[in-house]
Amino acid sequence: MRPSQAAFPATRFRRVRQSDALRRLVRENELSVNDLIWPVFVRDGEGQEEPVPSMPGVMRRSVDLIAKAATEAQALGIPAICLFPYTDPSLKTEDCAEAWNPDNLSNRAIRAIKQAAPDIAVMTDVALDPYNINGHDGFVVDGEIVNDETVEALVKMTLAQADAGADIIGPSDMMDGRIGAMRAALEKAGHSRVTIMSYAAKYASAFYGPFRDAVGASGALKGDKKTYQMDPGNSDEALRLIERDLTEGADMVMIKPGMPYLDICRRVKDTFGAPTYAYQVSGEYAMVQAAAQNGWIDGEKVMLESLMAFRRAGCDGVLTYFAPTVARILQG
Ligand SMILES: NCC(=O)CCC(=O)O
Repeated sequence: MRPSQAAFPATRFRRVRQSDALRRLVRENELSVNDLIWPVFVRDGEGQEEPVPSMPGVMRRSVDLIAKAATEAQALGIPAICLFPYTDPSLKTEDCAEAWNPDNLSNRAIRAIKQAAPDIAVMTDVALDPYNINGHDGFVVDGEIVNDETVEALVKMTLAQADAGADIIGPSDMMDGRIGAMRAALEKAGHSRVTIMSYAAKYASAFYGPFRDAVGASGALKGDKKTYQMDPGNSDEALRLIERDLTEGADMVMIKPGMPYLDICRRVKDTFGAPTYAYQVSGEYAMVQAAAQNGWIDGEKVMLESLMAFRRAGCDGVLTYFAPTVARILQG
């Protein structure tokens, strides 16, 4: 597109900005409740709700209260909720067997949500880090994060989640070949309706810090995730990964983190036109909340502006811890 316009004063850009009515009329992008996916943290127990200190306003909730939160999210019109477990350290092992336990925290939460709020889509996380004694997304053998053995475990985890009723499988592990393996296993097991939102372009980012506190993984992680997550300097590689995951059977693709990687979102949407999502991660959320708490920014306005940026960059939706707050504002 090459916009053309007459010279000043025939063209005055301020004409269409002069009133709220005209501004609304020429607005190119809208933020709607339909664009929101709400990531939530699950803990054990009953009637338990505890704040995550590095993410003001975010809670870890027991399964019963997650089901209640999902019911509220459904009433607000939020289309999807995404589960992350805070796993008891005693359940973290080298073989990560808790990851595919049909009765693990996540799988119990899926079932509870499907019963309490059947119309909200339930998204899961597929990676071994919540269950791994060394905090990595894959098995560690002699200091190396091994790929193919990890993919086999991720497939077992995926099937357990699908059996529990998950609507959207969210592989966040960044192993090679996992989307094809998961898709084939889902088809074979009769789960052909289960969708996959691939964390296709996930960067090795410092913006995940508060999340690791929230799921209790900060202390566990030995080393870093640079051998499987992407180098922040790369952009073409993101397109290759997205294409790979789409051709292996991903229904939707995700870029993560969000705001520092809006250029990637735009390239991905323009290149593939596939359903594209960004994850506004914990560090992005924490920065907004911290500055707002200090009175340095207007938190609500910055939140809405940051979410509009994802729409402008071509995203069809965004995973955001702000989801219920935004939904309430959008509902007016
Ligand atoms: N798989 C989820 C993450 O790795 C982190 C998300 C966040 O920082 O919010």
